[in-house]
Amino acid sequence: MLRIAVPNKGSLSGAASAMLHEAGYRQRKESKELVVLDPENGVEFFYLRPKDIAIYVASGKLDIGITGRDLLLDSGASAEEILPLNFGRSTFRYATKPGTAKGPEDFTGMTIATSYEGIVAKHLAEQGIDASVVHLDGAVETAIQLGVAQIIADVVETGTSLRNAGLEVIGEPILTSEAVVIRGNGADAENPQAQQFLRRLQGVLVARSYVMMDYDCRAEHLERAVALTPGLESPTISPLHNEGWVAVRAMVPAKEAQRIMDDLYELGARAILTTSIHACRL
Ligand SMILES: Nc1ncnc2c1ncn2[C@@H]1O[C@H](COP(=O)(O)OP(=O)(O)OP(=O)(O)O)[C@@H](O)[C@H]1O
Ligand SMILES: O=P(O)(O)OC[C@H]1O[C@H](OP(=O)(O)OP(=O)(O)O)[C@H](O)[C@@H]1O
Ligand SMILES: [Mg+2]
Repeated sequence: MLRIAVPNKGSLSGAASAMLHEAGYRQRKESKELVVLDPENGVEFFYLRPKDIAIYVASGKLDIGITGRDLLLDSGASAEEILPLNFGRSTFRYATKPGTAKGPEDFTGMTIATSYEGIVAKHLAEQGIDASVVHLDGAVETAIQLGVAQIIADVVETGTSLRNAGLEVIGEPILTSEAVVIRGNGADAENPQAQQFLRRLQGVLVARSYVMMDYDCRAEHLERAVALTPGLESPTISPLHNEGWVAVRAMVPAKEAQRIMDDLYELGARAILTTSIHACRL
């Protein structure tokens, strides 16, 4: 039985469960459930605080976890990222009141409030900056207004929280984060159950970001058409009853589908269709 940690609350929780559901796994029906067994798929899900997930996975008690890259790095746990999941994107940044500091080089002697002490302490040490770090559980923006710190280091998604607090980001982003699948450093990378789980999630990622495109084109335009739709391996080409015409089928990135359809039409292709992909194994 594969044992998997899933965020039980917060920004990553809903999207992680939705992705697992899309991959065909049973998920909890209400937020108070802490463990869900999915015997048909040979998997047991443990719903845990996102900050704790790397620690459980590093201990080897759980095989795999879904958490944020920033949370993994902050924990310092011996676990590694094995698959980025393309949701829960954020940056981790310093911010302050305008005029306080231009960047980390000005932080010497100041106090930095954060919920991510591990990341901040490491970053300051790397830059050789002698500043104090105070740990707060949340709402760190208010620490500046109340004089507990001069600088904060926090997750920035839209930037609304900073704007509302009258703060501005300073320096380069410390890191960029998204939800990731993690595995303990000591875990067996060849574990077939874990590999099947990863293939399912990769299938969801592909199904979300690609569409299937079909079109007809004249044989003499085929090479130029195929250059627009190279597919993942290579497109399927079938003869049409009408001599001199072929049908082409290829996967294309969903974001580029409309532009590709315009370009194919210009080239003389017709009956250009896209259909969504529900599931996939590459
Ligand atoms: N707007 C956001 N606020 C906080 N975390 C975010 C946001 N967008 C993405 N994330 C990511 O979610 C993870 C943090 O989730 P976590 O559940 O610990 O905090 P949270 O969403 O702020 O929830 P809460 O503070 O209510 O417990 C990190 O990986 C972070 O990068
Ligand atoms: O850039 P934004 O889109 O505004 O998102 C980032 C903010 O959201 C989170 O706070 P949350 O609402 O989780 O409250 P918390 O500080 O209590 O964790 C995070 O700590 C930032 O404050
Ligand atoms: Mg929060």
